[in-house]
Amino acid sequence: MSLKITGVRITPVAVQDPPLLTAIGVHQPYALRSVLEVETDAGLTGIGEAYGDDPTLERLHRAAPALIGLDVFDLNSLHRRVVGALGAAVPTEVLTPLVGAGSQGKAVAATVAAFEVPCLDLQGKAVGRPVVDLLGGPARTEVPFSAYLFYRWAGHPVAPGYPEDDWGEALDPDGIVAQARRMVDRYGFGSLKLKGGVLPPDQEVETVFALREAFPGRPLRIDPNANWSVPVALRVAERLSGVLEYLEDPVGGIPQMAEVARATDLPLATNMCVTSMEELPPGIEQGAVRVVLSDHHFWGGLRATQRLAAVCETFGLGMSMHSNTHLGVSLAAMTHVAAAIPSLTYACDTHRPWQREDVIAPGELTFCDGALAVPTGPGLGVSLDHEALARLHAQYERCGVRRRDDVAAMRVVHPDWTGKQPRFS
Ligand SMILES: O=C([O-])C(=O)C[C@H](O)[C@@H](O)C(=O)[O-]
Ligand SMILES: [Mg+2]
Repeated sequence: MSLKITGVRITPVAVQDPPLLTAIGVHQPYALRSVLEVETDAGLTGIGEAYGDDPTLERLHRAAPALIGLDVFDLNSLHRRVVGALGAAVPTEVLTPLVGAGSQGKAVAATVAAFEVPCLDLQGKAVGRPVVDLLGGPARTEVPFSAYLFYRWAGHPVAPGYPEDDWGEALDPDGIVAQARRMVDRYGFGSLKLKGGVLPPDQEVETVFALREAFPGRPLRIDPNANWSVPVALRVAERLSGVLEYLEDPVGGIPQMAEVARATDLPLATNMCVTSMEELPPGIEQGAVRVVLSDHHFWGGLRATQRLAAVCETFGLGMSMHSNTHLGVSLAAMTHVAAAIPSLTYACDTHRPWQREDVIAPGELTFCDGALAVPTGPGLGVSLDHEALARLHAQYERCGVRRRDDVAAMRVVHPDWTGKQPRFS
């Protein structure tokens, strides 16, 4: 059966995003994604999802024409064609510094990933099997996710008239415990991750203690996104030793992470200092991390994520999964690859509970006891809601946001804000 690419549609969308506070600022009122539809001569269409900021769109549009005529089973050629189309002058800008530094390798990996997922969706649709089967079959039939807790404001000061959600403000331990309670009651999450680097570190430690008291026995994590100096990280690590399952990116850079790692028994995890194949050897040699947070969007796709898993297993590293704001197509892809990796034993991150809008059909991918059942339909096993896609594309056209910029969003409230890291030293 012929299954050659005849067309690629890339549709940027904007989804409402709450005012979640981060190490460098605050989320803008809209988060950007792009939805990929890859058409074939067999009449089948494969779907995928990527970031929707301008540099990502430029890379996707550069690569797309080179994919016409590609057999969707020929993923090695996909890689070659993307490398050729992007050329040496590829824009290397990353979505946000919160996912580490950009490089040419990462720009290529992210672009390959964006097109690999629709190709796998197409392969699955063609043979009538779910993507997880194309990746070697399920090591588990359900994938656990963690509650992703954020300090946050109730509403966006930047956008008058913007529809507030009903989560309210969370700026202290009680607020975060209440947020966690709601996440646990509604979705059944087992593990709890606090996005830190926002308040003075000792206040964040108090929040972790409050979570431990309110949810005894549940795995806890905190992620200050490299907003602490080494001395601050060491002090916090001492206070939280035995309390966390892992400490995520307390400081920035492989040497600094290694310095902290040498002085604590807490496992350090990262989605900032080891985010590409080039960064694995120095990260491993220097002992910077014990857990790598994979993310197929920037590690090069679902098969590259499996290669990462093999390296992690070889060197005795654990594996977890990172997420940025995403929609259901990405969530489906994450779920398939997480299910296919036996060593991915930590609950995966997801921002999904914060999203009120989506491009997949309502009711698809529902958390039950903190986990998602691996879709069993052909391909990714989720379908696009084309009306929602058109509505969210119109929102993209209207909203004017074209890049993620937490620093600029924070400046609306604090005009002198720089977002410079580390903020706590
Ligand atoms: O684990 C992480 O570092 C992230 O998920 C980074 C993200 O950018 C997250 O902090 C966010 O979206 O605000
Ligand atoms: Mg992180």
